[in-house]
Amino acid sequence: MIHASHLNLTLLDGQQSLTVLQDINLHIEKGEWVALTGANGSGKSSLVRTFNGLLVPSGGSLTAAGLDLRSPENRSAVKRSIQLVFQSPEAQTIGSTPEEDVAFGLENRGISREEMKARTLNALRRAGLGHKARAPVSELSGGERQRLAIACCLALEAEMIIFDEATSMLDPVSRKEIFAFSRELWRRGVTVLWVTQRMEELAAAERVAVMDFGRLVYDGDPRTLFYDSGLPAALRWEDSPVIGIGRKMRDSGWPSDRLPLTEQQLEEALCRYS
Ligand SMILES: Nc1ncnc2c1ncn2[C@@H]1O[C@H](COP(=O)(O)OP(=O)(O)OP(=O)(O)O)[C@@H](O)[C@H]1O
Repeated sequence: MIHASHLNLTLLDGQQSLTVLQDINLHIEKGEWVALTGANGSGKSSLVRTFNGLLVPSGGSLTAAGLDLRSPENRSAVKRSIQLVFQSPEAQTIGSTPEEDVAFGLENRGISREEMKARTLNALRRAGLGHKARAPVSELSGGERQRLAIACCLALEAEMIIFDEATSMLDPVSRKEIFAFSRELWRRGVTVLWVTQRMEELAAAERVAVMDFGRLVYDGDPRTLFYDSGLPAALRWEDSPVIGIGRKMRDSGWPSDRLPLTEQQLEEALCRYS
């Protein structure tokens, strides 16, 4: 789905050019669910924006959905099949109702009025917003607005959805709902790239990629990242109490493939032990 080799990105910051991405090698296959993390300013958003053609790489090669993103025509095509859901729910709505907003994305796509309407309502229903199709967007909650952004992706039949810290402005309940929805979409065949700083979301990922100062410094499973890579200490991540307890468990012989990453996993491990 995404194949980045020796990818570089340089942007202009006033008069100066700034190297934002350096020598990135990352391959995401169709059907994967991958988490991307890293400190503020490490280059996560810039990287995902290159993946859907919003930013143009300065060097290296990048293909997305089988298309070479060095060509401008390909970048427009990729913007349809690889969709981004951004952090701010307010920043991504155009229409005054959810129905209008989803339909707007389908305009100029050579789709008949009837099909547009059917696809819009179907996407809103799948995103749990069928009952709010004609409600004013201004009255939607943050979580509902993110669902609306996802409905837009579904209506466009996106092959891949990139969630760029899409739950960071939501309350815990909405955050869990949107996260669970991304997992459901993945089970139904959508490739997902989930940008996050949250431990419980990294723990749930099959694969985690870590950015630091524009470089990809880790690509692997979350347990190895937190227990064996030494990276969290090198990157000065705050140590989670669960990992601290997990290290003691390991020292006393706990199987390394069952070391806890989250409070829930720790609780389960302790219940089994007692
Ligand atoms: N349009 C731009 N022009 C110039 N510099 C930029 C631009 N966009 C991002 N940068 C710079 O590129 C670097 C990486 O920023 P980016 O937003 O990709 O990081 P991030 O990891 O997503 O950060 P955050 O978690 O805060 O969103 C930063 O130093 C940022 O200031």
